[in-house]
Amino acid sequence: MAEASGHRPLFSTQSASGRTVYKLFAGSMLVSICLVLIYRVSHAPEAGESGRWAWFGMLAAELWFSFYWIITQSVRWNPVYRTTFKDRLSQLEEAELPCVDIFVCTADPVAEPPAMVVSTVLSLMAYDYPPEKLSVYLSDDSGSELTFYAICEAAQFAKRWLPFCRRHRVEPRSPAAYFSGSAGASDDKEHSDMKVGHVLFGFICKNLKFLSFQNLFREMESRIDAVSILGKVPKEQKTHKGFSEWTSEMTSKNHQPIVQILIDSREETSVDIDGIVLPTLVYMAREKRPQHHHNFKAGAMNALLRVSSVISNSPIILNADCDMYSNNSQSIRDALCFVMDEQQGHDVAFVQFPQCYENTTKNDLYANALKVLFGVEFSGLDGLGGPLYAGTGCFHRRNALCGTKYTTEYKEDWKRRTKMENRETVSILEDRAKSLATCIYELNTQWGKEIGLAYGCVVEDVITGLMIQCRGWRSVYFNPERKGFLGVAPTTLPQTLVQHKRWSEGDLQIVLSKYCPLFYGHGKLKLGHRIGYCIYCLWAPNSIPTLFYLTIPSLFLLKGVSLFPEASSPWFVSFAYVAAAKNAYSLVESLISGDTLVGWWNIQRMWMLKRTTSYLFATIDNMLALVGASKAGFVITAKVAEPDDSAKRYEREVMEFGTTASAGVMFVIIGTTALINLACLVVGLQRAVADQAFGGLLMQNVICGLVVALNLPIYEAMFLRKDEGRMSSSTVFASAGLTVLACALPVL
Ligand SMILES: O=c1ccn([C@@H]2O[C@H](COP(=O)(O)OP(=O)(O)O[C@H]3O[C@H](CO)[C@@H](O)[C@H](O)[C@H]3O)[C@@H](O)[C@H]2O)c(=O)[nH]1
Ligand SMILES: [Mn+2]
Repeated sequence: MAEASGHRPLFSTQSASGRTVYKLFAGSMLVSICLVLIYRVSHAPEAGESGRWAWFGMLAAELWFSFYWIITQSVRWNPVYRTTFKDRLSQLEEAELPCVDIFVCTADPVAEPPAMVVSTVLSLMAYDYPPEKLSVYLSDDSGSELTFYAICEAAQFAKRWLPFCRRHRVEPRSPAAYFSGSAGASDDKEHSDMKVGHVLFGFICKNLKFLSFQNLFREMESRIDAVSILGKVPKEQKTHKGFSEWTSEMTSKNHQPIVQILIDSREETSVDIDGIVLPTLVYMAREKRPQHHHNFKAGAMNALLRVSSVISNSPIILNADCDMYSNNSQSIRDALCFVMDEQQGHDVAFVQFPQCYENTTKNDLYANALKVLFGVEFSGLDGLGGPLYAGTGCFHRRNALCGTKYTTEYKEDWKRRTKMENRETVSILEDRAKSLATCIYELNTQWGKEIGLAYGCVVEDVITGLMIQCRGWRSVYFNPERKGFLGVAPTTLPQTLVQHKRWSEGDLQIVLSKYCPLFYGHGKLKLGHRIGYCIYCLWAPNSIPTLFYLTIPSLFLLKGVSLFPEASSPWFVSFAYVAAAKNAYSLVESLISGDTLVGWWNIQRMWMLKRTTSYLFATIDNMLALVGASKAGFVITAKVAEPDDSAKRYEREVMEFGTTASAGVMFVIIGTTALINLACLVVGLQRAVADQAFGGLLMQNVICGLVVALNLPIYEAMFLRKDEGRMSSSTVFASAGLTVLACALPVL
């Protein structure tokens, strides 16, 4: 229809197939869930009978799980998938394409090695997009001269890297990723139609070029690493005037604002070795003072928004974390297809790409890949009004991010900002930008409230996305075959647990604040959309019913008290159906999304571990925060594998517990639940064999058995392993002590 009217859409939307079958399945689940609840209510033990309080506890847990299952249906009702038509975009004059600003955040040169940051920055500078329209901004929250040194190196290397990428159509355009292993595989199809001899000649030439280029890159990398190891930049390497900003008194938490324009694409000398203009490149370290709270990444992003507004002020902003490089040189064009579509693009505030990781293991040991979340759930949210803003791999409309409300009259004037129009000198621009990156600039303003990213929440991304959508905008989820961005996932158990604590804590914080999606979004977002948000916002409270379900049925098995219907009772069928169908469906969904069978099993284990530790602590911290006794902080995830053999164990998919103090209590909980179930299973099975009867306690035996099976790597880490990554003996003792206590509790 649109095409008939002369409008050629830049993207299309398809609904998922098989929804009727799914809805029938969900209906059958709902009926069984109701039967389970009816059974619980109608068969409760009488006052004075054993197991009465546990029975009501089970009822409460099952009510919660039922409620939670229902909210997860919102995103499964009508997922949509998007396709872009970039060729139609290219039919526009190149001159008509808008400028794009790219924001990269880094915060710690130890957890986030400058060499990694440099490869990310280079991958973003090398987008297949007119370079004079690109400006890359690096925010360095550590204010470290090591990072500044690295970015100076990047500015030099870009002069060769960008032409190399163009000539050989390199993918991915992160040099580190390109030169590691799979490199060279996907580039350079230009020789394909030449004669064999030519091909061979071309091949040899290309590989020589490849090798010499690789050396060039490795040399740069080792210079950066050497400086990082040294911890300071040697005098003779401080060739850039910007180094004068660093004095001996400066620390990462106490310094003046620094803005350095390393490449100014307006200047004639800012060209690569082919004479083609380079993208603008800016380093920023906003002012930090101990007496001013810096608001973590949200603060950095807001400073970037202001600093960039005086330099390039592009209407489109790409936000990437320093640990996520661009894996697809076409992503800018993809994103523009959504916002520039003449009929459906006006109200699109942001285009979110999935977070994918290059370092997850084959069976995704720590369940970091979140393939179902990005393969199914985000598409479901897209069908409801748009995915969450996930912090990285996201293209924003500047106006929407800066607080503009969407109205039907809103229309972006793309022609207005198609080139950098600024005529000021670099030093004037830098001075002006610095004055916008001070601590006091935001005092008594709407920054962090209505303008820019929101403050006060450790998942600044989710809450900001919600606020944008509540201002009338929509978002779009785009998940192309060739992933737009690839990042670094945590590689040890404590890191994963700490990351998920931050996420679930922040998400729960949103529900408990005035921004609770259900109420705050009322009248602005569809009901399904608001419920969809709650899936993540209510991750944390799952902890308590899960802990209950993991321990109480097993402990009652130990005492020989049944909490489920007899195997011969018709009620048993509804319990069995809910459990089996839920897991079978989750397995299918996981496999379709690209997980392996073992991967699915690992995901189940990680759900269990996250729920009993990260989510529990997130819940407790939120409760403490409500009474004013705690404040959430942002613990940065380390992007470097710990030394020794930890990396090797990760490759072999052996879980890493190690001696991290921060996760000590978490491990005691993990150890205790594992041991309780082991003890209860042994006794339960013994009794069943002795009595020659499974019926009454079958369900409890099965639950206990499955928990033990999920925990096999935990027992190994407690008792069998000798390596550094095993559970420490103090944790094992503490868990064993608590297990004995739990099993001996007289109240049961
Ligand atoms: O004070 C800070 C803390 C962090 N960061 C940056 O924030 C990004 C994300 O930090 P990371 O430790 O990698 O956390 P992740 O859990 O991997 O990040 C996810 O979750 C965060 C919210 O918890 C979002 O901000 C991120 O965009 C999202 O990728 C990194 O680039 C950091 O450099 C800052 O700039 N300043
Ligand atoms: Mn990260």
